[in-house]
Amino acid sequence: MLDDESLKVNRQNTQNKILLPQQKRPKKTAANYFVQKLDQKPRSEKSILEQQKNMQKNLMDHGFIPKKQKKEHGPLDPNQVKLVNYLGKPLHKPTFSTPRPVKGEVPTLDSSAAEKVRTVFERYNEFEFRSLEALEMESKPLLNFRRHTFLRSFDNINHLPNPILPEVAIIGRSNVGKSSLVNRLLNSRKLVRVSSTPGRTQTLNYFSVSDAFHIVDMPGYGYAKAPLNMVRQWHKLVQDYIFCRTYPNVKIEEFEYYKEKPYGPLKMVYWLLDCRRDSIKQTDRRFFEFLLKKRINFCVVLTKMDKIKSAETERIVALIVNQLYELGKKITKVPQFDVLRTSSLNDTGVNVLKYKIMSDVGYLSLVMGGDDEMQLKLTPLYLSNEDLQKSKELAATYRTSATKKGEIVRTKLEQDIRMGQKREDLGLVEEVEDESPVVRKSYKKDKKPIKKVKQRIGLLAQDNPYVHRTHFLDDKVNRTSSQYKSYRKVHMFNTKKGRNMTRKKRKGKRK
Ligand SMILES: Nc1nc2c(ncn2[C@@H]2O[C@H](COP(=O)(O)OP(=O)(O)OP(=O)(O)O)[C@@H](O)[C@H]2O)c(=O)[nH]1
Ligand SMILES: [Mg+2]
Repeated sequence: MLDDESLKVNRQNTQNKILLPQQKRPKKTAANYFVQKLDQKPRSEKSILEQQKNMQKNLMDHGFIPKKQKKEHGPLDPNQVKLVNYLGKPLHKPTFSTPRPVKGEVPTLDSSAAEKVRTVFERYNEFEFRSLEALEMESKPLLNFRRHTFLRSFDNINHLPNPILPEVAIIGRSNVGKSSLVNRLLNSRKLVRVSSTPGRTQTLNYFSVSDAFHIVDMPGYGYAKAPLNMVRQWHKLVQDYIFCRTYPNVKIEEFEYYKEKPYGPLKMVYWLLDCRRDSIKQTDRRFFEFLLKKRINFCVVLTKMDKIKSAETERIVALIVNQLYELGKKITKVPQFDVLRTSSLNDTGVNVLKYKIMSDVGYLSLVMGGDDEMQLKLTPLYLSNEDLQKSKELAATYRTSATKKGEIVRTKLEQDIRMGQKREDLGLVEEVEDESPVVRKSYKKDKKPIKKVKQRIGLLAQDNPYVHRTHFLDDKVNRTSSQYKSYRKVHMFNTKKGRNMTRKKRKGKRK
């Protein structure tokens, strides 16, 4: 039994125990939490990785995450390597070891390109020189343009395919006939969409031809029936594409100090011009300057030649060449470019363009030569150096002779070259005695209604969200009558006259 006293002592002890200075629990603050974490042993990286893997496995097994397939960028085909070696210089450091992710298939080759050329060229050795007409009649060019596939369309430069094969691009104002020309080149009618509304093509469309090279159809610049932002995006896309594919690894800002020749996969830009235009538009001028300043290989292709009378062709071509030459002189001393004429309705000039493409891409060397007669010289690539040099000299003579030709014409029509002044204003149409006037009847018809409402259209275009001009189009622009009709609807609601007109129309209908 315990005494009362002893009980008291016990109680006191227990009370003392309680009163003893205890180890206080740390308060729940953020600082304390981290101090605790620091005291703990750090988890090893392995265990963390294992845990993550297990988590992913579980998720994949239960179908929360789609199972990934490993992408393998295997080594190149031996044929592809051969081609790259064969083409040599122009392909600059194709990135084989660490390729960019390729969307779309990389074409494979059936046989090496060199052998192909050799076997086919046995037929061509007999005639070295041939006129343009003879080439027109030639039914079988070296490469089979019918053997083509649509690779992909791109709206971003970063996703473009690896520079394994050489490329060729087709560019021009919208509605100039780029897509129809690609269709004719590839011998198909409905491969590429064609329409009369400008701004149909909106992406870079890659086609591989004969597994030997790519043709790229591009959106046009200038007027287009699309929102302004989109048109600007296309414009940037086109310019960036052309620059980065001729000089990969060179920044635009540093280009001034860069003196070497183009080395990228883009071998040639075919710049299309509508041959019916007797003066070159400002957008065309800017693009021309861009091509010259960046030292890009380009070739002028006049389209829709079927719309001109055959008697007028020579004069109109000379006119355009003259204007371009004068423009180019301001930027480089001797501007050099070849001029081809095509029509995708008649197929005139399409065959010659095929040969030009083949030569630009590197399958044969082709020279436009001769003083008066335009001739083409076909030379296979394995010719001796002497012959190649001869052909180069020929090319030089052609270029100078072409400019001389232009100068002869210029003496007749001196004032014509001045930019910004129209032929009619200068009275140049009367000066030409022998030939019929340049401005044809059909062209006049298109112009008539525009002259009356030119200014109104300019104002209306600013308000209409669906009709825009690119930032280049600050100058006055002639529009066709069909374009005018679309503006007219807006015009009806914006003016008193217009409203009255619509009322009268409605009344008439009611009666
Ligand atoms: N008469 C004639 N008309 C042509 C020729 N080439 C194209 N066209 C017409 O011109 C219009 C425009 O052709 P597209 O090939 O769509 O022009 P585009 O340059 O691709 O135009 P965008 O894709 O909008 O930039 C179509 O109505 C064609 O029928 C040609 O050689 N002769
Ligand atoms: Mg197009």
